[in-house]
Amino acid sequence: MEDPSSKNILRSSALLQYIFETSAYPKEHEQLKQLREATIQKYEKMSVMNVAVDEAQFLSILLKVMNAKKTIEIGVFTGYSLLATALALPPDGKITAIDVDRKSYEIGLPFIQKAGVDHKIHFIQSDALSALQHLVDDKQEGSFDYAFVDADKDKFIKYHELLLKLVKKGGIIAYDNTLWFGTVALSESEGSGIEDVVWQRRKPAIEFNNYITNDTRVESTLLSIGDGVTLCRCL
Ligand SMILES: C[S@@+](CC[C@H](N)C(=O)[O-])C[C@H]1O[C@@H](n2cnc3c(N)ncnc32)[C@H](O)[C@@H]1O
Repeated sequence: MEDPSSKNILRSSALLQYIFETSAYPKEHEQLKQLREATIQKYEKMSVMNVAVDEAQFLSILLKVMNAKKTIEIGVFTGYSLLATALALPPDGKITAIDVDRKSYEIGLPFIQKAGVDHKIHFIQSDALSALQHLVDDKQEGSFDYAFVDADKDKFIKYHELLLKLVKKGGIIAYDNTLWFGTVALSESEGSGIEDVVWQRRKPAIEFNNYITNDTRVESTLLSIGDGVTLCRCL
């Protein structure tokens, strides 16, 4: 890996800079920019948790093409992907946004409010598995158009099983970080020099990718944007 501190899968920093400076940043919504900058100021290195700007723009176009109205977000942090989703949904769109941590969400909330889309968000402070199970118990099966999953990677398979109940046929489930800093392509012996916290999560990412490849209930593709995004279309 050339730059383990970079969560973007594109290994040419010149090309990455080109994409960001000529395409992504010029079209970034002002409140997304301010939220991103506030996150960097508050969280410094941890701000890498926000999804990449070009990835958010791609998902935003996808949501509009789909005419998505009712969505789920698992893993909010300061809300970069959440605000991008809220901006992409129609005025009566609704996002059920789940995170165990409310404090980070509150850092991003003023920018979501300034963008005028906070009315679309129902934030639930909870462990995602129990919140999803609650939606199933609440008879919301098959009612969501789209889900974006960006929380604890070792639970992706469990999230997938619950989301298959909640997202309608033809709907999309998007999973973030499925190339996990590029480590999924490395062998067991190539981990030296990679931070423990990164290396430990490589295995669940590989297991999840294999699980999706063998899952005949979804059509899927693994995109090399951001840190890798897997799109599943529910059949
Ligand atoms: C990578 S960040 C999400 C970044 C966000 N999508 C963005 O673009 O800013 C992951 C988030 O998942 C949350 N999280 C981790 N485990 C969770 C769980 N079991 N249930 C709910 N949220 C969880 C963390 O609190 C953290 O805010």
